Amino acid sequence: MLLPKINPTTTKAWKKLTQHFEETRNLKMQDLFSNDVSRASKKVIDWEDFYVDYSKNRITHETLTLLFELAEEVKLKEAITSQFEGETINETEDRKVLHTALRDFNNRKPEVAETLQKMKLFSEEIIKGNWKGHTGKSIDTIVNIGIGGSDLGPDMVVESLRYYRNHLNVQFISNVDGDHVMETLKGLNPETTLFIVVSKTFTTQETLTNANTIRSWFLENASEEAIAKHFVAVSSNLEAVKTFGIDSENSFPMWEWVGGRFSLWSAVGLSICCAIGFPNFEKLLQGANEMDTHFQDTPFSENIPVVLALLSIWYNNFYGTETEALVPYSQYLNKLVAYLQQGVMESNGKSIDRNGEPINYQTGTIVWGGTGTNAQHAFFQLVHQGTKLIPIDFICFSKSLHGKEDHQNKLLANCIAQTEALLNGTYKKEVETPFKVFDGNKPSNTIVIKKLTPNSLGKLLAMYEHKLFCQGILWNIFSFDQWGVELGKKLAKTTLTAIETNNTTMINNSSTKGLLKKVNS
Ligand SMILES: O=P(O)(O)OC[C@H]1O[C@](O)(CO)[C@@H](O)[C@@H]1O
Repeated sequence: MLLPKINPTTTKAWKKLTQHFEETRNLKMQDLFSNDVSRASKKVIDWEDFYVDYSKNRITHETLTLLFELAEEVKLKEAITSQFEGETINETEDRKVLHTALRDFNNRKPEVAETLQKMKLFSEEIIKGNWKGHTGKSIDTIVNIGIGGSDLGPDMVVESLRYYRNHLNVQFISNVDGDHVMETLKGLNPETTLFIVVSKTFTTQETLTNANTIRSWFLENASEEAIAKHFVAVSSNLEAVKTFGIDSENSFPMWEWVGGRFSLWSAVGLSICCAIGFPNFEKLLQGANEMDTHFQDTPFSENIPVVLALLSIWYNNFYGTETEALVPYSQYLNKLVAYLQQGVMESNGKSIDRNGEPINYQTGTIVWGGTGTNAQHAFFQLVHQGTKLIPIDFICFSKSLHGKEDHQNKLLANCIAQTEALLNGTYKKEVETPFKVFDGNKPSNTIVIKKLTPNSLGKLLAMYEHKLFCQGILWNIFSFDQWGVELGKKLAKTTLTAIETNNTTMINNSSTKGLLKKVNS
């Protein structure tokens, strides 16, 4: 079945939610807690090593009931089935959406199994030092060249699982900014470095420019034949890879049915395999697969991604919040926000619905944030006392990896204290000056995970993938295309010609002309 095309605002549940919002908008969470001593235990999902406390939200039992009714009415369950069964739900690109198949251990597609085996062998050879560079030395440095989904996912996972890393130095080059490339190359030894060029299309300007620059830098001291020992590629465009000079032996496939921002589970994760070893990469896939099963099989009331998505709809579409913050209390997760910004905002930043009609309600939330406790000393002032309502996801781990108990206790104390401060504020307390008043009543979810492992990271990432999928279904938009990035790419080509030829006659806009004059002067 293709995706249902139901405008959520025309449903019965939406109308009831609108009325319910009017009736409950002035309720204080502080009172909801005082009036129900068991609130905290009722609004929790305790699943495997995840504990999701969503009690600190501006919701009553009825709010949840109506949100679940909304999910039923827009046929969320059927949509989930369509995705996992490989229906062509990315209609505007005529593609299936099957990143979940990359981590499905029970029904592994032959091409996935074959690619995983190739990734395993390749990464083992590199890690053991058996893969030699052109002068006979082992590889000690891996550089991933890619951008967007071909960079953010692997970079974030390699950083998040730094604790599990081996001796290899793994780096990432993404920006077309030549200073970025030259700074990175400065510290590299071409004899012991291997470059992984990752691009699904193999037409992306940034990636190809960087790959060509690096190729020329490499050839300053090596012959063409040496390329085979220092460059491999991951792409669905194997012809273009060949033209670049990388032969099929050194190419890893990608498939049309995996979107760039959901691709770290594919051969795009090759740098992850090198950094943490293939067995750990498999554990990452396993964790994601466990979340996939939870998402598919669990009733909505206990379903973590579904509940998180519905809460987000409640704030976005009824309270009119524009953003959601994400605050992981783990320095390892310092790249998570940037990664999820692509996932969430490239997917759900849409204003045309699945019927092709303009939308007259809010869609995609703006995702931002930073790691705790640092964020407390940066943007938390605004969250506590500013005029905007900002729902937050707090993420923390019960156990630290290095076992520094004193630090861990302080880290967790800060995380949990923040959720309480946001909830309670100084409600019903005597405060001597208005400047020290905290209204509280600020919503948050707290996601407590036992320990940061490849498995739990896999679950966490899949949780957010499924959350954004549900949001897209509820908003009646197509989450798996990204036409909104094309216009800028096209215009950049004309603008580049104007810069290279120092000729602005083909430029129509007067501001653009002025800017070009300035940069070319
Ligand atoms: O892997 P490619 O084809 O180089 O694309 C990189 C990124 O560019 C985008 O298409 C957006 O410009 C992303 O969706 C994608 O992850």
